[in-house]
Amino acid sequence: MRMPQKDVELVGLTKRFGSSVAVNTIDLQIAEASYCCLLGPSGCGKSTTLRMIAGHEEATSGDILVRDKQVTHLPPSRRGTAMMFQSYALFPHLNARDNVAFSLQMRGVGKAERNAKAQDLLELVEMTDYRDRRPHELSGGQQQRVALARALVNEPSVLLLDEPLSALDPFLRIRMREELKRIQRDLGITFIHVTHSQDEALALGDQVVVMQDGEIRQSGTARDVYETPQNEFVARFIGGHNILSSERGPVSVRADHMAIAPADQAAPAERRSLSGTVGAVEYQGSRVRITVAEDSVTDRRHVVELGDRDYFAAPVSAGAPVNVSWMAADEHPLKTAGL
Ligand SMILES: Nc1ncnc2c1ncn2[C@@H]1O[C@H](COP(=O)(O)OP(=O)(O)OP(=O)(O)O)[C@@H](O)[C@H]1O
Repeated sequence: MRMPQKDVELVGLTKRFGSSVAVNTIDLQIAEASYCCLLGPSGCGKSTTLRMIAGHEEATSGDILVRDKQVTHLPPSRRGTAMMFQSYALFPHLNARDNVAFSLQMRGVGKAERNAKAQDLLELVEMTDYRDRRPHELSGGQQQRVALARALVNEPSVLLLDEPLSALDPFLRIRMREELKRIQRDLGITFIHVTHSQDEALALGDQVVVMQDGEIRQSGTARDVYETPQNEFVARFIGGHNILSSERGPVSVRADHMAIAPADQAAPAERRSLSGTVGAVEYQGSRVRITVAEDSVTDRRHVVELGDRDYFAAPVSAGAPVNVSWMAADEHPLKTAGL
């Protein structure tokens, strides 16, 4: 049986800027032909990690391997990686096709061959009809498709994308998100996508890597990270979880695994519960999000998410005293060490 291959491996990778540590001794393996999302708040080191893989930033120490080849000190063009930038940086005086073909021309590839290649890639990103247009004649989303085709022209093993969807409006962002996933699957190469959006990472990532303060806090499938956050930071950052105290230490419980009832209705004995006061009720269409301030602890708020039908069957309103309850089996212990 063939062993699963790694497309990228980071070993003890570190980046210091003067005395500050942007990326601190991270180890990471990314499986072949996978979609990996680096997720974390601003300043956590995700862009620096991506730039080190690309070769646009020199690692202070540690190793970067692409398909088992040591690339840590190679120039960007010899790593088998390509980067798609946040600002699409297309050449304004070239049309879409020539933008895509540009680096082939620099490498001395003949006109017929480079045009054919550019044409194939424009087809992949569904931009053939726009091949003669220059960047200023294209929308932001279309420019981005051209930039994607251009990044793919040298057939990288790994495509690196730094916040590729952040400049798009919400509707286009979701469309382009689906396109990125389709293209990654069609090409069968690895995409590493930096984002600060939890939704984006969960929607796209075969592997989701959550970073904080230059370190990896958790890496796993989207479902693993969402269902079993390992520590308080991941549970809070990924969203949709409450942090509760238990005799075992801190635990997380998903907001949609909590129930709510008026304070005069005791919770069933098999459920754990706390009493509180409803702060806000937000109607979100298919779901309703209820914030509850815990009575016995100042400034501790919890969130209960109900399906709209469940909520409207027994609505509660702001200011109401309530019981919030959950099953012990839905508690996930959190590690606190190192945080
Ligand atoms: N060229 C630089 N010189 C000095 N410090 C830098 C440099 N580039 C990044 N840093 C610092 O390194 C840390 C990590 O930055 P990085 O850009 O990797 O974070 P990020 O998670 O990508 O954030 P964002 O989402 O805001 O882009 C930050 O504290 C940042 O200020």
